[in-house]
Amino acid sequence: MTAVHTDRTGARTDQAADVITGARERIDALDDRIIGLIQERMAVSAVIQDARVSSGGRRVNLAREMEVLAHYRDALGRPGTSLAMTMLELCRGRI
Ligand SMILES: C=C(O[C@@H]1C=C(C(=O)O)C=C[C@H]1O)C(=O)O
Repeated sequence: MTAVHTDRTGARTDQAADVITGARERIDALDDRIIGLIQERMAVSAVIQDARVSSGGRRVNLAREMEVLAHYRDALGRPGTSLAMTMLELCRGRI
């Protein structure tokens, strides 16, 4: 690869391109696992919501959602809150 060439990785050397390609494969595998875990979480959350609604309760429980948001914020900082809000929307729909 010449000094000015950039491929899909944006790297300027073959060595950097190899590092990036390998690391991207790991990221793709991690994303597959994360998506699988989110889908599993959605299914478990649905069990809880269905049980509550069937019992005459409400689908959403805001006190519990505050705990979930705090858990993510404590672990990941402020962006963790945004991530948790998106995940809650995936699990119980929009409110
Ligand atoms: C799963 C629940 O029901 C809803 C979904 C939640 C979730 O996906 O984490 C949290 C609170 C509720 O709004 C629960 O009450 O635990």
